Amino acid sequence: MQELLNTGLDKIVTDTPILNNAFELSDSEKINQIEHHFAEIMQILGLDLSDDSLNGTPKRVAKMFVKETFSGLNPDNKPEISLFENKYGYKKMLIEKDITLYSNCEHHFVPIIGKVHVAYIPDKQVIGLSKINRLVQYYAKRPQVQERLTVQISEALKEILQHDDVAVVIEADHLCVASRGITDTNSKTVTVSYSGQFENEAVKQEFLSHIQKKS
Ligand SMILES: Nc1nc2c(ncn2[C@@H]2O[C@H](COP(=O)(O)OP(=O)(O)OP(=O)(O)O)[C@@H](O)[C@H]2O)c(=O)[nH]1
Ligand SMILES: [Zn+2]
Repeated sequence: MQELLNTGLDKIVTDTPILNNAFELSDSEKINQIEHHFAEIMQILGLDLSDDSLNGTPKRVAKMFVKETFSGLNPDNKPEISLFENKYGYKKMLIEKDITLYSNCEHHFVPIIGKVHVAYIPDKQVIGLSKINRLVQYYAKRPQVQERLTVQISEALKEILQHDDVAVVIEADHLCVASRGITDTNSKTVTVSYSGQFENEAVKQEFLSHIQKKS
């Protein structure tokens, strides 16, 4: 966070911008409304909704948006996190690497596909491993920019662990860059967040050497 706080920006915004009234609709109301509007988009594109292959698409897309692709917009879907006492006295870094990332770019609503590497140095508690993957998935299942996703994962872990010794690296392909627009299929986007002990060069390098190793 420190690098960001020193940028001179007046306000750091790490939360996804969500309207206050977003929670007035139930999931099924959202699905019904999106179905209606997506059918209109398809009709404007000239698609024949009476075709048996296209007929169910508006409902299918609406369900997918609400229950899958953008499920992380609903705070009810935030994962429960299991913490365990660090009885083992393990005080070295723990790295959960190559976490599968499927997100969507908030500018074009097309996929961001990549890997997330997360590390922390346990203090009094350790976190259930799968909960790190679940946390990544929760924030990924929103319209995103990679910078915000990186900060959100880091901030959430720091809050859960009650300390700052957390690192997050994301390497991803943005299909808005690869499949349209500039159509560059080679470039990757890498974002990093190093906090607490990970700001120390030796600790950072140890973490980087682990995530660079092919497993
Ligand atoms: N910083 C940032 N930019 C992103 C991310 N995902 C997509 N973008 C960029 O968002 C920008 C949107 O720019 P615009 O000029 O409004 O959109 P556009 O006309 O579709 O731009 P092109 O993609 O260049 O065709 C593009 O440069 C995208 O590459 C992200 O995670 N972070
Ligand atoms: Zn995009």
